[in-house]
Amino acid sequence: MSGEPLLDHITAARWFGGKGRSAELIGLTPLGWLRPPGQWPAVRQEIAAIGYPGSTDHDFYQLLISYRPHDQQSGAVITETTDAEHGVLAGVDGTDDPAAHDALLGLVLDASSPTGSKTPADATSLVGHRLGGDHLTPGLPSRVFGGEQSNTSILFAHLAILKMFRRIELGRNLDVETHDVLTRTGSDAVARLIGWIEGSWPGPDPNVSFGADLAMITELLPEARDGWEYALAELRAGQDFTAEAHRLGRALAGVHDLLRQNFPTSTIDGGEVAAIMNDRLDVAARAAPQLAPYAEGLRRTFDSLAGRTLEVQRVHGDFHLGQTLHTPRGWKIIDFEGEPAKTLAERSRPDSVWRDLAGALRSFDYAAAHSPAGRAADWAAACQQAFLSGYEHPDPEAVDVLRAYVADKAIYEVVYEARNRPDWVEIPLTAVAAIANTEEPA
Ligand SMILES: Nc1ncnc2c1ncn2[C@@H]1O[C@H](COP(=O)(O)OP(=O)(O)O)[C@@H](O)[C@H]1O
Ligand SMILES: O=P(O)(O)O[C@H]1O[C@H](CO)[C@@H](O[C@H]2O[C@H](CO)[C@@H](O)[C@H](O)[C@H]2O)[C@H](O)[C@H]1O
Repeated sequence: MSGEPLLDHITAARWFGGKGRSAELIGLTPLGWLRPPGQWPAVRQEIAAIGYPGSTDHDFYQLLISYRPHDQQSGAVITETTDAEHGVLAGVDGTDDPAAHDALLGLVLDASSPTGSKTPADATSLVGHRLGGDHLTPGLPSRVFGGEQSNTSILFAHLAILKMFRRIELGRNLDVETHDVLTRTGSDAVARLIGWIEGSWPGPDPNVSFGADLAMITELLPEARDGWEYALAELRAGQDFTAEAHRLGRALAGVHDLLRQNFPTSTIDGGEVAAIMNDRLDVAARAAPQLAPYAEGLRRTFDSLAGRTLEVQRVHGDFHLGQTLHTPRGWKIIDFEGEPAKTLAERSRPDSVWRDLAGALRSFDYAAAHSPAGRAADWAAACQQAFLSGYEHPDPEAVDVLRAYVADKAIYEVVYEARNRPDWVEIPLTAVAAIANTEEPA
């Protein structure tokens, strides 16, 4: 079988990030079998390396494959393999297969301590890490969670959610690392981390192996409601949302406190931040030319940071209402991977908490613009005020800093919308125009 069905499977998937680019399969590395020989299906994760002709870029994507002998396989075969233990096998996407779900869960359940469970069999290894989940058992009913974009999540009964990362970044995954710290330090504003799976496999140089976090399991939050949907519903119903916005501000402040205490902190010169934001604007304006008329006013906003010193720390990085869940036990914050358009190095770097505050303010503005009910703008302004007052930033006077971060976020959003939801681009563009036109020339 040629590599084509597998490549088609990857490039057609919702989680494939290289849409619109011509892609080729440049490597496929199987990790270890997750079930003993003789148990069908045979299940394993495989790391596909995807290249783009004419470019040196490449990405790694994680696949979960369920194999059976050809005459016993059903469903769309996307790959095949021949193996001394199993013979010739045909493989289908395993993300719909409860046996494959159970095999992944087993990797974490078999880990007796956070330091790992499996010994490398050869040049590849899979290690399960476990922090909790004593109530989880093998064989729980499972199903794929629908309606998400970037990864694949699997629900285990009403107890746990396993997020299988699709585009794999080498090194520690920020979502795992942050949940690990917030769980160990007892944060009540995130879902508790139960465990995670780490893998390694040989790189092109046989002396250097690649390693990455491949999946994480957290408690499934009961009766969780998407924060964005909740806010929109309340706005449409004409309900005041300020008490919730205030509580969300407090929840974020608590998370920031723990992140400050448990990850490196530093300071950064405001002029340097301005230079970074101006550079991002240059790149953004090339991708979204509708930003050009506002460039001068935006630069004035950024340049007003010169002369300040900002404290930086680990933050969420892409905070908005869609990254929050409202539950009967308060607000929970999810998905600590940062802005998808940034590199891992950029997303790992300490940043100002104003980045997350700006994200929240933009999100209330989005809600109002998306649902232009009567007095929506007043609703958003009241929520923004309540959110900031719930957060209680020690320097509430730093309005110019906040404005710069809001502008930086809105510019990012213009590019995001131009690429993903062109019908929405006016929402952030209106905010960009308002900020650019507010600033008087120096
Ligand atoms: N602990 C949880 N409990 C309940 N639902 C969750 C939990 N974590 C995530 N979800 C749901 O899964 C969706 C996707 O989660 P997220 O971490 O944002 O994944 P992705 O990186 O694929 O966007 C969320 O929008 C939320 O609806
Ligand atoms: O949730 P993701 O990590 O995929 O975040 C990306 O998509 C978001 C849209 O779903 C985008 O957020 C923007 O739209 C939200 C409403 O849908 C709004 O609340 C946010 O304020 C706005 O930024 C996010 O920026 C992007 O990274």
